[in-house]
Amino acid sequence: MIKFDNVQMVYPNGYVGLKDINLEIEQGEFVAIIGLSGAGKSTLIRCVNRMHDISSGTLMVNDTNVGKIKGKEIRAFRRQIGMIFQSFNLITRATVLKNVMISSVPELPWWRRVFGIFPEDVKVTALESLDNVGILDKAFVRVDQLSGGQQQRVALARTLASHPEVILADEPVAALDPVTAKTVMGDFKRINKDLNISVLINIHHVDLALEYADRVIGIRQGQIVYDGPSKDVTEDVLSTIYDGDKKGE
Ligand SMILES: Nc1ncnc2c1ncn2[C@@H]1O[C@H](COP(=O)(O)OP(=O)(O)OP(=O)(O)O)[C@@H](O)[C@H]1O
Repeated sequence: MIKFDNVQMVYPNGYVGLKDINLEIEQGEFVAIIGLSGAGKSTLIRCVNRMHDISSGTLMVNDTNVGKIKGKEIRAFRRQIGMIFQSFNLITRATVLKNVMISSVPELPWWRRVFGIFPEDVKVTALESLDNVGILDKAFVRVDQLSGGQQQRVALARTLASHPEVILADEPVAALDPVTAKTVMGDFKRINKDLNISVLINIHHVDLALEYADRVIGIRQGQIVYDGPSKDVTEDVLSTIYDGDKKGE
């Protein structure tokens, strides 16, 4: 479970990124976070894996008090949490398989990673992860020869290989065409349901959020202004999330 208790996040320059966040996400939920550009969507998900430090309140991920962990504990904690970015963050000159294997075993000696010598079980896990997202046939292809959608699937497979309990995705389909975006959202959904991995996605496409996520969290100026089932997101809810700033002008 992910639990925010009165969380505030203030950037070093004094800008308040998150205010009074209270939130509980059960294991296995598929949650889309929507809101205007600059509302605080990235800030929220980046607090979950401690890419950002919270300033006050408590943030728990299962038994981990995220604000309290330090150094090595943070690195160990992050391994339970997959992170997917809009830009894929892959090594484009390496093969798909090598990309998945390298990041799934950060504790392996450096020379194994440099020379690409991986234990058999690591290879099997990587191949299974590629199979899970439907790109097993691309295992030996260099990443720079793949389409954007295929690269995002490699990023997803790389995350799966470390058996995360939670996947955070920051605008994972923003760089993809509408058809490919749906395919990738479908991958997230399948992984969420089949493997019971919690998925938190920041997304600008409201239609995709409503189609694929079970729950929607709407953020405006660092605060939650809607939290409920996707099916209950009405025009009124959307105007609270997206037009609220205009009303105050
Ligand atoms: N390092 C920083 N220092 C100060 N303010 C920041 C910093 N990073 C982000 N912000 C501010 O925090 C607010 C929330 O940013 P965040 O990136 O979370 O928004 P977002 O909803 O994800 O936007 P987008 O959809 O454009 O990615 C913005 O107003 C942004 O300018």
